[in-house]
Amino acid sequence: MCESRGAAQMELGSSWNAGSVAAVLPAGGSGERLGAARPKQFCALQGRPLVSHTACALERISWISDIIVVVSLEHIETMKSIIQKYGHKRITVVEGGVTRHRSIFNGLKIFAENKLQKPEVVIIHDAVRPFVEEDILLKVVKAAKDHGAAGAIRPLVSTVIASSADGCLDHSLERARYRASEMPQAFLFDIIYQAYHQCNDYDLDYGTECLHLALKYCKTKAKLIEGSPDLWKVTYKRDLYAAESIIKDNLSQQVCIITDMKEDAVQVGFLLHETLKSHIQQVRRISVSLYKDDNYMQNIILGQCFNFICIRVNKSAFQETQQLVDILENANISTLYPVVLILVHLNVSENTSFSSEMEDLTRIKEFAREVKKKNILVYGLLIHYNKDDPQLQETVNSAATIISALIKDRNPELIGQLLVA
Ligand SMILES: Nc1ccn([C@@H]2O[C@H](COP(=O)(O)OP(=O)(O)OP(=O)(O)O)[C@@H](O)[C@H]2O)c(=O)n1
Ligand SMILES: O=C(CO)[C@H](O)[C@H](O)COP(=O)(O)O
Repeated sequence: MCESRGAAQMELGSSWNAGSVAAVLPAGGSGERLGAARPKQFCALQGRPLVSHTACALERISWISDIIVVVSLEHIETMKSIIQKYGHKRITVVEGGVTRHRSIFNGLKIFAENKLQKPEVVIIHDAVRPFVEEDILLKVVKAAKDHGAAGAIRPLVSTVIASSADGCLDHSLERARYRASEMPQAFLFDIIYQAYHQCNDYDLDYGTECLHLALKYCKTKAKLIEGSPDLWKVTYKRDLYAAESIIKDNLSQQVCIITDMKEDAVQVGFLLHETLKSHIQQVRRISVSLYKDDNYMQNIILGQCFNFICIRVNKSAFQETQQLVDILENANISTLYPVVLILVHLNVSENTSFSSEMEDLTRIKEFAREVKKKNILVYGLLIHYNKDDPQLQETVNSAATIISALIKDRNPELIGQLLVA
């Protein structure tokens, strides 16, 4: 389900075989600081558990062979059902421990005990850091190959201070000399496994830094690599809101305008395309007579577009819209994220009665309610169209603003509404 993107095997060198890199995602915590009813890794972002977003980020990288997700005993079944529902591949679920280090150690044991092929390099990445990209993973893996261990770092946001027993300042660290240790980290498997194998209960119960274990027990000095700001860890409730808006922002970067072949629809499609370009990064436009079996449609869906605007003159074009919904459903794209579908009706007649618009509103509401079950959010937009109207561009501007707001908000409460540009 999570598409495999361009592999970076070339950069890793020709000796790099499948099975050389695996990943362990610790997801066995309780999320106390976030304080939700369930551990934060199972909280939904755009309808899908956080752990699934992180798993996808690793899974779409073809040079990572196995992905171990470590969860507490009581969440093993939940994790298995997430794997099934979202079609995850290459994931093995392992039972966690009472601390993060113990969970990671359990994940590594799967390889040491030959239950899965032992990798040369293992990535460790918190399941609650969903925005990890291929470039940083590649950098830590390559550095781990050369240095034995590597990890992403970020500049400190606040100064670190130590307090004395009376609660007063003891000393403060010079901020510019220190860094925040983030994830991902990568290790030669034998080094990190040996480190975990040798470390004591105190390390396992109170330690928070895997790189430190490699240094302490294997004398391996990790290479530190500057990471992007997106590597932060979801820790508090506000982080869930932030993560949700980053996901929405990413989803709203691409839109596809589909028109039928009628002149008015094509013309409005062209104007909207030009106007939307200043709101949305990538706007594509296609004109098709019938949706089904259309190559364009398939290409766009494979391009991971999650927003569609259908412009039609004929109000009763529900059958065609249904065809589009079927294509989206068959391509499984709404399994991963909600898809926004905006049905634009061009009102070309001056004499449309209020009652006929009300009739339309009722139909669109029923339709929207039905397809919401497939994770497709349908909205209606009415444009009064007259190609000679001097106000036409203004109307198109207003339509573009509404469309852009609907796409960016992805508000499920507004489905089925018929807005007027
Ligand atoms: N016994 C544990 C504790 C933590 N983790 C995982 O380690 C990552 C980073 O830990 P943290 O953010 O501290 O998560 P929690 O321990 O769940 O959070 P909190 O400390 O607020 O309870 C998370 O993916 C978490 O699920 C784990 O696998 N096993
Ligand atoms: O900080 C870290 C660097 O190794 C770890 O990534 C980890 O996220 C720490 O988790 P915790 O919040 O449990 O200390």
